[in-house]
Amino acid sequence: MKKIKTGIFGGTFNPIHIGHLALANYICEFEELDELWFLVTPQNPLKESDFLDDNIRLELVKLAIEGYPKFLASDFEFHLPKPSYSCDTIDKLKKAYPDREFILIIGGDNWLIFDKWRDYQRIINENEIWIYPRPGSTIDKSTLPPSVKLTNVPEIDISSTFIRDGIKSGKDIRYFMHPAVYQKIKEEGYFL
Ligand SMILES: Nc1ncnc2c1ncn2[C@@H]1O[C@H](COP(=O)(O)OP(=O)(O)OP(=O)(O)O)[C@@H](O)[C@H]1O
Ligand SMILES: O=C(O)c1ccc[n+]([C@@H]2O[C@H](COP(=O)([O-])O)[C@@H](O)[C@H]2O)c1
Repeated sequence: MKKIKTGIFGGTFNPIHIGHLALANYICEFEELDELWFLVTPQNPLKESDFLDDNIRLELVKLAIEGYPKFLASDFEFHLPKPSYSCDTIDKLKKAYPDREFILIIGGDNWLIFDKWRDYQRIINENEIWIYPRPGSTIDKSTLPPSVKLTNVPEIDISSTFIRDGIKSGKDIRYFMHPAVYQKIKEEGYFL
């Protein structure tokens, strides 16, 4: 039986913004995926931990993706040891969902430091990886291994850092987020 082609888009999502949503939407519609899962990462092994609570970040992702049938918000990594090593996550996902084929979706910024990821060579050998360009992170297509594909996602120069800084300094940056995410952030006073 044909496996369900499922993109794994792992991220800290502190918070999710329209850059994440637009690229995920593009990949689903133009790169042939059945589903894309936003896997909220409790602790990126290479990032300082000063994030909103895991469940709040997950809740914001759920608000942002509501109604689009190809997206799912996942807490799969909440139940794994921290920090969250993607090699372990993918192994466990494959065991838990044998009816699915998983494709790792990562940003150009992460691809450029991929050799810092645990077991990165094994991830490359055992999985398909799709990367997408990110402003400031130029990818040379000719250097990519056969399992790694560069997608044509349009570049949108927004980051969660920009969102956090904007909110903190009192800017009304509502159009950089899904309206429900912005409303929740304002109601709860996140990032102030
Ligand atoms: N505007 C964007 N365009 C393309 N990729 C993005 C964009 N923003 C984030 N990503 C990618 O999405 C993944 C998850 O992003 P992450 O949660 O780290 O957001 P971020 O905006 O990079 O956050 P921060 O500014 O806090 O580092 C990463 O692989 C990152 O490269
Ligand atoms: O496995 C690793 O060594 C590793 C190192 C850095 C980042 N990652 C993963 O990369 C994804 C993107 O992280 P982030 O913080 O850039 O959104 C997220 O799922 C992280 O757990 C994984």
